[in-house]
Amino acid sequence: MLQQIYPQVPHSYQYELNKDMQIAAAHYIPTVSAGKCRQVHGHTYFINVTVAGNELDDSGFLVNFQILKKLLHDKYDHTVLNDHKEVFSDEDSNHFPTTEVVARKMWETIEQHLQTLPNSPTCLQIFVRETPTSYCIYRPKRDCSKNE
Ligand SMILES: Nc1nc2c(c(=O)[nH]1)N=C([C@H](O)[C@H](O)COP(=O)(O)OP(=O)(O)OP(=O)(O)O)CN2
Ligand SMILES: [Zn+2]
Repeated sequence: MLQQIYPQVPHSYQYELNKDMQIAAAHYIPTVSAGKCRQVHGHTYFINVTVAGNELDDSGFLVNFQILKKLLHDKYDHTVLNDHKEVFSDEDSNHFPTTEVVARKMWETIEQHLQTLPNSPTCLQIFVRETPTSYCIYRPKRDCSKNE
């Protein structure tokens, strides 16, 4: 499963890395319109993080794969996503732990870290598979003035 090929992001960066990880987590979507998904239930999320850039760091890394895993897997594995109140909210649909929002929040976490790195990599895409039949991709809006 973790050897899946993911949808590609067209870009002109010289380096692109991808990190896969699995996160076992529970969640619920706190609205009647979510139907059965309003009940607490669990998934094994399959996550793929795509990072790109033109410069490597002193270790020859674009970004350390282990840091990417730490930022997402170590934070969310075997937790209830809704319990992360600093990330998700039961009050505002833009912050419910839907596949779409999970992907966006993960992108924000990764990109925030990447912006602290001197070699300036960037996160092009976060792929989140929630079930065998459901996945979402979050990509930031592109700044056409940048050399991407
Ligand atoms: N756009 C979204 N739709 C749904 C989300 C979501 O996050 N974004 N989430 C759910 C549920 O949480 C559920 O976990 C996933 O739903 P679904 O794909 O329907 O899962 P099934 O395993 O039942 O899918 P089948 O293909 O019917 O087996 C619902 N919708
Ligand atoms: Zn679900």
